[in-house]
Amino acid sequence: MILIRNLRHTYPGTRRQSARNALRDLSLEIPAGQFCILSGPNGSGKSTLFRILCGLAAPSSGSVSIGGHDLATAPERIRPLMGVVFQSPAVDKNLSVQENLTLHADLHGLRGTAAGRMTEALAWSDLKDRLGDRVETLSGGLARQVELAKCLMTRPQILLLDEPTTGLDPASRRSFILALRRLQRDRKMTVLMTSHVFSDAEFADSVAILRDGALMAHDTPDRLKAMVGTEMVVIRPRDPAAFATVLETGFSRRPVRYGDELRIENIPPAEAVPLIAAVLDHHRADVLSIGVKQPDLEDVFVHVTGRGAAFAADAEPSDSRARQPELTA
Ligand SMILES: Nc1ncnc2c1ncn2[C@@H]1O[C@H](COP(=O)(O)OP(=O)(O)OP(=O)(O)O)[C@@H](O)[C@H]1O
Repeated sequence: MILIRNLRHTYPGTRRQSARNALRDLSLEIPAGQFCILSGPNGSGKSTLFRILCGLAAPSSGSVSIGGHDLATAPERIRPLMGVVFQSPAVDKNLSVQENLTLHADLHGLRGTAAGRMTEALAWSDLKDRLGDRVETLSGGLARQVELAKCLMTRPQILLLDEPTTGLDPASRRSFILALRRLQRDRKMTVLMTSHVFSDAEFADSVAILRDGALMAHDTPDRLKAMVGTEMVVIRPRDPAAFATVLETGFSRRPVRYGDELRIENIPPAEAVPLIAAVLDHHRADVLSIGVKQPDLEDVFVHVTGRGAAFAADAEPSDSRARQPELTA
């Protein structure tokens, strides 16, 4: 279990920059054996939290308990339980897969058991035929698998991963996450993974969303989606600001703005199509497209943080968006 209580972290100010509160009274509980995805816009505090959990930074106040041990007073009890996959590569790309894993085994005093541990750490991966290949000759997806395999050599009960799917194409990302999810279930590991990619989050037991260092929501993907309702109407008007006023004054609907889109969330299913028809009847020329969609986690993110556009830009389009073509006016 990972238990975070009232965590605060302030980066001290300098002559050129004022102090920054990166984490504000953050409390979060990830039960043993659960897979939690931590997301949030840029600057919301994910990396700061990650660094604290890894023991690379000390919080300004609050407490963290991992596997029943206090991080401040008993870090040496936590380290053997934990594996960390950092965003930047931590394997030597000039060495082969096998050499990297052997080196890691040596560093952790696993010399006698290295071969068995290596077979076990690679069992889930696509690397079994690539042991002798230098890491620099592997695809991005396979190189990420080496990072994870390396980490698995020590049989961690708790795994922290910092945006491990960044830079992978959608197919490699999906196969990495599915493999990780299978491993996590088989080994009953507790996993906390930061991710910018909404499709990753669909596979998690829970998703925690940070904004400005505070926890805005933490729940199962389904319960988070229920926050936004079963359906929403999405409109792309020629002039979003002006059309938001039209919706409020003419239709008594207060939209949420998301980039060029206006979204009317939580709309009862029976009201969505009549609303679309009425909007098109009266304002067809002002509307580029209009449609109804079922909320996905990207919509939850927009709802919770109120600023999804920049965050969503590097995410692949969500499945539901692709499945549900909008009506074009
Ligand atoms: N070394 C530092 N010194 C001062 N302020 C910092 C430092 N590192 C981060 N911050 C500030 O702390 C806040 C949280 O940053 P953090 O990097 O933890 O967010 P993040 O969610 O990981 O962002 P991103 O998604 O862009 O990586 C931001 O306001 C950031 O500017």
